[in-house]
Amino acid sequence: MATPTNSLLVGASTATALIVATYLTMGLFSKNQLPVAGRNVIVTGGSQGMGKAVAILLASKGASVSIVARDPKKLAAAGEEIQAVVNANAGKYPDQKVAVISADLSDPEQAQRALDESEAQIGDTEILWTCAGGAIPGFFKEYSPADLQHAMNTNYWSAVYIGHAVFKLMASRPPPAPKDPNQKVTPQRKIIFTSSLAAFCPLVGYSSYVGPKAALRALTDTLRQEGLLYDIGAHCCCPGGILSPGYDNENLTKPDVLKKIEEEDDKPQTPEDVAKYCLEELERGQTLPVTFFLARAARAGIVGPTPRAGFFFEILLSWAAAIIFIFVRRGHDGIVLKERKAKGLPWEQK
Ligand SMILES: NC(=O)C1=CN([C@@H]2O[C@H](COP(=O)(O)OP(=O)(O)OC[C@H]3O[C@@H](n4cnc5c(N)ncnc54)[C@H](OP(=O)(O)O)[C@@H]3O)[C@@H](O)[C@H]2O)C=CC1
Ligand SMILES: CCCCCCCCCCCCCCCC(=O)[C@@H](N)CO
Repeated sequence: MATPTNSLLVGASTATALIVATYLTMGLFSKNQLPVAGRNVIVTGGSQGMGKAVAILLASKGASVSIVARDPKKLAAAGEEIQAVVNANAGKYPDQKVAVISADLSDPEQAQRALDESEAQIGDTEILWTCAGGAIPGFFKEYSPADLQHAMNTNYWSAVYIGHAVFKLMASRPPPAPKDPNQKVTPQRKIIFTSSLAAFCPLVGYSSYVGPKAALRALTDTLRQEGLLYDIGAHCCCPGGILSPGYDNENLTKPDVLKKIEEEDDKPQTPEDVAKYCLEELERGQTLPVTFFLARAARAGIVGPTPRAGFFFEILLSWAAAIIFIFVRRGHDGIVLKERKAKGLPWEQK
């Protein structure tokens, strides 16, 4: 029988349990989960946009970096920018290296070669961060099967072939001892993919793109679990719009209806901000880093069994997301339906 004293006791002990749980998890995640000084990182898509910003950020923090992309000209220019950052660091991190590797990562042999070249030039891979990818927005009915395959190659296979090669290598040998004298324990090696906020929230026009991006997120969850066997971590960044060359390019084919939705709900960020916020979330141990507050709510709403740092607040956010998503989705559908009203159904157009 519930008496006032009983309910008070239950309430007080629940509150205490939640506070203790929050405190314990905060303790767990207060340590930097992704130190990079003195460590070797491969950044794919490192010649421009988010990938270049990630490479520069990690180099500024003392990492040796290999960037991989196809176009050797863009790579060379980005390589010089990264080298300048490394030169400025020389007093602090004298052993830092930079490598520039041209490969089409949607080809498994070139992915393996890129890894081999990186290992030869900067040493054993401790972190892989894949940023290569991109969207060619359009309507599903207009795509050819080759367009759909291209999206899969650019976004899924370009990340998975090199991720697979790196994972196999990491699982077969111990992590190198830390080179940074401030690093007392050997940090966990990491596979970090880049997906998109679009993988959490359906948007007309991204039909060729969200499949491979959602698949990367699912792969991350399973690699995180399998990675427990070898102490390898897996993460997947999910940024919103990024003001990159890729973004300018995708806007050339982006349907107006998708532009309208994005204008309303997504304020694109600079590659530097995206790199910085993703790294901050990775340092906190977040499995699916996002780059702004509303995206955090969206993540909380879809996250399922994926572990999240700061779980008590994330649970509150997931309740909020369950409600907010109803209105966000209705708003987006509303924009699409307005378009249909303006244009008429295709078979009714005069
Ligand atoms: N821009 C945006 O609004 C958003 C982007 N994203 C995702 O973030 C990541 C970075 O985006 P963004 O900064 O716009 O990137 P960009 O499109 O500006 O640059 C893409 C990079 O990937 C490289 N790349 C592309 N295909 C291949 C390939 N087959 N093999 C090797 N390298 C390749 C490109 O170089 P090269 O062409 O020379 O090979 C380039 O370095 C992408 O995965 C994207 O899907 C997520 C959310 C929003
Ligand atoms: C709980 C409620 C949360 C609401 C969140 C609403 C977010 C809607 C906008 C999503 C925008 C997606 C941008 C990704 C763009 C992208 O990946 C391409 N530009 C690829 O290059």
